[in-house]
Amino acid sequence: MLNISALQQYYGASHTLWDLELNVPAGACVCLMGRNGVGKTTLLKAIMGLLPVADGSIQFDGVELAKAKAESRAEMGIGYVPQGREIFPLLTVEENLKTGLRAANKHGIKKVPDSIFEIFPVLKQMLKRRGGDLSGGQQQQLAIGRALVLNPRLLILDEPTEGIQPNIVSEIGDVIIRLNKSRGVATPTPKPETGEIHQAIDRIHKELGVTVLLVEQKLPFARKVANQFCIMDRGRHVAVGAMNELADDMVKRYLTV
Ligand SMILES: Nc1ncnc2c1ncn2[C@@H]1O[C@H](COP(=O)(O)OP(=O)(O)OP(=O)(O)O)[C@@H](O)[C@H]1O
Repeated sequence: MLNISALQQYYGASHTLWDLELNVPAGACVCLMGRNGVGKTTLLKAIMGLLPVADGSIQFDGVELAKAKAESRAEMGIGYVPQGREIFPLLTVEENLKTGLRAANKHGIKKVPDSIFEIFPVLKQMLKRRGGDLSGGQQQQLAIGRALVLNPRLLILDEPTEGIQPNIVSEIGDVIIRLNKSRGVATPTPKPETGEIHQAIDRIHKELGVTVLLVEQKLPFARKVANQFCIMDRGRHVAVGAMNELADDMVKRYLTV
């Protein structure tokens, strides 16, 4: 489905992507892995046409994208959720979702598909709420929901749970649980928002049949949801394979901080 070969990218004089190869077969969920600063976001932006590439090929279903306009991706069925959930904070949830309809219109999609609300019920409950008033996790659900509006065949996600802090929630939760326990009161454990997002991505891949390319640093989730991995190091792909072949020595060498 997506085939990248010999890709070279520069930020000014700084050579960032070197001879990069990546294949995402239809139906797969591929996890792009690597330490901070190795070029994962740069690669996703290059795929989306948000950064110029110096050389190489990015083919989607055999069509060359490397020099095509950024808008062509949505029309071809590629959805993208950038790092940092770029939703419109002053627009309502409904209005945010409808911004995704512009590209979808060309495919005859006139209304937000119900499948989005099945995956993210909270968006239905909060249709009239302003995007900026949602929690971090809910904003991420909105960002993914908006990308799904155009019924993409390939969904690209850049660190979907980054900055959504289950730790803070659960740390506060832990204190409350311990306090309550000491008083003999049971407390329901707060549900981490990251878990909901991980679950939703798994459903999008498995139930909606969307091919997924994602950057994910959380190894347990990457192992669970993805069936293939591509590890990058200093702008190059250094290891690819089936997720069940991701060995501990690779994790130690390329992923452990
Ligand atoms: N706009 C830019 N101009 C110049 N250099 C940049 C720019 N954006 C990123 N870089 C550099 O390019 C390299 C790759 O960055 P990139 O953000 O793609 O890495 P990453 O693997 O996605 O890291 P992270 O996990 O921290 O997001 C880094 O050395 C970074 O400093």
